[in-house]
Amino acid sequence: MTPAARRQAAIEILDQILTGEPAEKALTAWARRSRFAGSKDRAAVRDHVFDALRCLRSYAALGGGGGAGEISDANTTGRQLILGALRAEGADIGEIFTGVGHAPAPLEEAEEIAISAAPQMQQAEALDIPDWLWPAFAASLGDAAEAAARALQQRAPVHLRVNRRKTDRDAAMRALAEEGILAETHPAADTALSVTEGARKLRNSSAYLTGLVELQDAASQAVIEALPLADGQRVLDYCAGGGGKSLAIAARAKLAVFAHDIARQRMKDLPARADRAGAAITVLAPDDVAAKAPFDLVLCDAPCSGSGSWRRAPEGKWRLTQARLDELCQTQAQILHDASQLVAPGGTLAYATCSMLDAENGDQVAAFLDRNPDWQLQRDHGWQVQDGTDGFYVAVLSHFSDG
Ligand SMILES: C[S@@+](CC[C@H](N)C(=O)[O-])C[C@H]1O[C@@H](n2cnc3c(N)ncnc32)[C@H](O)[C@@H]1O
Repeated sequence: MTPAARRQAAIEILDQILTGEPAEKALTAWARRSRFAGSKDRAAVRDHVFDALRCLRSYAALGGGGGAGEISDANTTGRQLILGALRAEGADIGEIFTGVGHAPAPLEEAEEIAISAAPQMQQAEALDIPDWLWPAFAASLGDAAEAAARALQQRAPVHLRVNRRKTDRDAAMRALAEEGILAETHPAADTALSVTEGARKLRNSSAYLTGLVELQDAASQAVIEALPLADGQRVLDYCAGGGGKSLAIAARAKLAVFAHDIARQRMKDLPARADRAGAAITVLAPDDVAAKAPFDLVLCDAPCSGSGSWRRAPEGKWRLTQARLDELCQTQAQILHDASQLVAPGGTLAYATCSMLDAENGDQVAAFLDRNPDWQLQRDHGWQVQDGTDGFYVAVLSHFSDG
């Protein structure tokens, strides 16, 4: 495919996403009906689509449209988004919008006029945050709000966790380098690597397939480093999902690790991942978790807005609403309550989110502590996107025990 044809494919896929289709579904459907597209074409089209989703508002404005920051804004088109992207890149629009072959059609006069001047953007629009969210985002991040929003406009780095059960950081870096994947250490966690070259080769590399490394953001790893884990403990990953945190926990010490999730099917790949990592993890059905309690430590990696990982999943930024955020906060409070019942007297409850919003982090923990005077905060910490990781939060709470 020519560069222009890739942009046209991105326009068509974005138009579908703007009607409400999930991005992954729209991309998969396009790949199926476009057998002529090679792997480099597919990767380039995907990058165009995700770049536009990260910068939906500012690219729409640059492309002659604009809205309040809703993904299904009827005024926004894929064509505007790609026009906006080209303007943001400083690329020559006339070279892409030629109408030749599979290229986008040449600009119409109205489009020429719409993009002839620099748009006047409000702060939230220029920073690609929905209007309704900007006050809470700005209040949560304070002086760092603009830098964080700008970081969310960029692609996410590729981070790896070195599996200490099988190797160490230097040996893992050498093994990756032999397969053309270059990585450097990341300061956020002792196990973290940041891939600088060859990321697309990773999933087929033997370093990955033999469990020397796992794909995991450095802040996600740092959350696990913050937990007071010691040999012999029984540990429950209460919101295990795909099991990324369970695996990182299992690599930290000689533990009995249990994984639980309300949606059991989310853990379906965990046994195979654990095998590859050389870890033993017991997957519990929701009905069995109480019978296995108490646990020395329970981690709740709670469902959240995902605001810290909107670089990877940018649709989330536009699909979130105040009502959905309120609902998530209620779920988080319920999870904290339910999980606290599973902790042994004197044990530890850890609460984590991949969010940077106070409502889901410090406020949530403060409300739990207010309701539960037998718990105290040991430490909490937040990571922010502008510092080179996903945005994350962890609070480690300990239970007072009379015994
Ligand atoms: C942020 S994800 C977990 C990601 C996972 N820990 C990882 O590292 O890959 C949150 C998970 O919480 C689960 N969940 C939602 N409500 C829950 C509840 N009430 N009890 C337990 N799990 C719940 C969701 O199904 C989802 O898999």
